[in-house]
Amino acid sequence: MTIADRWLLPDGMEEVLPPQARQIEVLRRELLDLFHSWGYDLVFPPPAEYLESLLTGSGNDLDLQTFKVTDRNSGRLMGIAADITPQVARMDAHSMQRQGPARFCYCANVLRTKSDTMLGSRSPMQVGAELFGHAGVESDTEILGLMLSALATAGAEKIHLDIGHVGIYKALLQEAGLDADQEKQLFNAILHKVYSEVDQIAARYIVSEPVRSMISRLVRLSGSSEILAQAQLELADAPASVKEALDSVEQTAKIIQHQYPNVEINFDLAELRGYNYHTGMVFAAYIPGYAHAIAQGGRYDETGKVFGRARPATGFSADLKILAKLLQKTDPVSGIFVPAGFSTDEELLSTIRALRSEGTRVVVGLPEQDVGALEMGCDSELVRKEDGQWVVEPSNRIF
Ligand SMILES: N[C@@H](Cc1c[nH]c[nH+]1)C(=O)O
Repeated sequence: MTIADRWLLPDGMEEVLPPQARQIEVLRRELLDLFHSWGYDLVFPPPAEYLESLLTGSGNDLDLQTFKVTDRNSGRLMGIAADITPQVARMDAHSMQRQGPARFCYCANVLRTKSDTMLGSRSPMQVGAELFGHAGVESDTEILGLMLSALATAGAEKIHLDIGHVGIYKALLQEAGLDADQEKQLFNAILHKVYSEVDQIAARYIVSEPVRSMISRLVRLSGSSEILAQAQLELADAPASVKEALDSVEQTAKIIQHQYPNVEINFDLAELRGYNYHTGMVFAAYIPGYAHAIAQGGRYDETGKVFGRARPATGFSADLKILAKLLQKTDPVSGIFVPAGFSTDEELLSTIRALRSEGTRVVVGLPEQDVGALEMGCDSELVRKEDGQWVVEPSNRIF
């Protein structure tokens, strides 16, 4: 093994150095405080769990994304959390069992076997919020509003919001009469938005002409608000739940547009992204200059069922590291440097205490160190005057 090999980190498992680590931490505090102010209680999910509890109700995508290890204590297979949302659903259904609405937020490291994006991380720091116990426009708009406020807190100025509804596709699929394999082929073609392939698969396997043509139309229903009216017409023969879904998307979008007039909203009714647990409205936020969603979420009403309590649920998550990288302005770290050798000077010690208690960073030099204030990231230093007083002066000396 060469020295270079020893330093090599696995792809997508990155370390975070100063000053980025501090930026991430500052943003973490701001976001958790924001969630707290909206009534969301902080939870810490375990980093690993038995595989069954981690993956129940979540679908194949999450299974593939999960690192698996054998627990030497029990001999059972454990998974390292790849997504916090199902863990919080378990907490709500099993551990908390609150009556009425329950709101939780979190920030935790997750690991993924594969990154979602080409050069992306496999160790995101997932931050998010989940709202349980209510199904409808009010909870959808609350979560969307919280996501947009979180992005604004992180410094996003121009946000583009994509809204979809997986319930529409699911309702049409029920009418389509496909077997599991055909369903998978269709799902993949829609997920990757290869329209011609969707048409071919529909023509090959779906007997009912109206269902076939509605599926072909559905994948093309993306754009600004006028596509909702178009969808109402083109999907008029679909089950009643499709009309309800379209109505709820329209209402939610109206409220959000009213509350956040600067957000640009688009609709994509064939958006199936996610970990298969979503059941209703889904959404993703984008900012200019970055091709991937910076936050995403949606409704997942069935997840709690396997833990003994089906509860309506909606939520969103984001990768804190990406938010900090793309949005946070770099705040140069500054501080006050104190020369070495005065550790018994009472006057100095109380000055340092006072400065630190108001949040100022004070770095005390160590004997014989050959770098000075500027190299220690301090733009000023404490200087002892003849009368024994310590005063803060700009630092311009490099030792
Ligand atoms: N956990 C989902 C987003 C989400 C949160 N709650 C509901 N959905 C994701 O990372 O894509």
